[in-house]
Amino acid sequence: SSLSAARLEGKVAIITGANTGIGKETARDLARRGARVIVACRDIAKAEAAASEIRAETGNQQVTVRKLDLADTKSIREFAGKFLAEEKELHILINNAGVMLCPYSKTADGFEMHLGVNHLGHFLLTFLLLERLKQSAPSRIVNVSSLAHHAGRIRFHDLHGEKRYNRGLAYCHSKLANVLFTRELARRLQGTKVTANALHPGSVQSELVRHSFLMMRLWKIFSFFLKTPWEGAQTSIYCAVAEELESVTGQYFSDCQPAYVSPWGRDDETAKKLWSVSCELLGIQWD
Ligand SMILES: NC(=O)c1ccc[n+]([C@@H]2O[C@H](COP(=O)([O-])OP(=O)(O)OC[C@H]3O[C@@H](n4cnc5c(N)ncnc54)[C@H](O)[C@@H]3O)[C@@H](O)[C@H]2O)c1
Repeated sequence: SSLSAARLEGKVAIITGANTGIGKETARDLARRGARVIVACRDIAKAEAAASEIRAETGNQQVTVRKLDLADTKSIREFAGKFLAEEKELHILINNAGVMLCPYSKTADGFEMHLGVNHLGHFLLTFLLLERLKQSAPSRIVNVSSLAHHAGRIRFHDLHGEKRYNRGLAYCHSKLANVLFTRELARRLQGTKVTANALHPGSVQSELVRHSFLMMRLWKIFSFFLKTPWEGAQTSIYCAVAEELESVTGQYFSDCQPAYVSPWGRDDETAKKLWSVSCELLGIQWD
């Protein structure tokens, strides 16, 4: 297929949370295709180990690690500032990092952890890098969401779960936010050569469920039925690389095919409101 042949020499890609799981396999694939890959991670030591493994295996020396903690807007700004100073171009941004089932906690800026890392952190990162994506167009933004978005709602009256908190639902809400962000972003990028798509990677063996003893057990027992991280990375790779998606935007994929989005994920009014509320929370003006 066109995907297996596609090469990325001269292309620059950022992948968040690429030291483990789906992100690491995505980084490995893009490196194999010749891209310059920035592994954007919280844990530098783990990320260096992953990057050196990928460099050794693919022979691509252009795989570098940069510190990024999505639970801290200061770290996000520092990451973006350094990147923009060092790199002239950015062709692929894969917003992959994520947390799930966290006990109630807040980011450095006081955002509920799932919303803060999975949505607001990536929202700010994308905002800071968008000019460079436009200058390097054609370019792509890929947001790793989840089937779990179907159970999500945007609870504007209690965004940070202060009145009611359920860690499973908090994850679902943040993944719905990924879908709505993608939708509104794609709408705003109409007429540019920057696309934005979201996806569900499948149910994948990984440590995403690390905060729940029960889920860790279930994931182990049913691991035979789960995708391997490599299989789980295929839809991210498809969205980032496939030639036939060059001008496809605002879509949601699963198993490398368009997939069903929940009614809440197709609501333009909610998407717009989430956009302005996110800007307010982050203290940015993005219009
Ligand atoms: N595994 C699944 O079954 C599944 C299903 C649907 C969606 N997803 C999504 O796929 C994506 C990748 O998950 P995975 O399964 O590879 O899990 P994983 O836990 O292996 O990877 C998540 C990555 O995000 C990073 N991360 C977490 N908090 C961060 C922070 N504050 N700053 C920077 N990085 C941070 C982690 O360090 C890790 O590298 C997530 O967005 C997840 O929601 C996974």
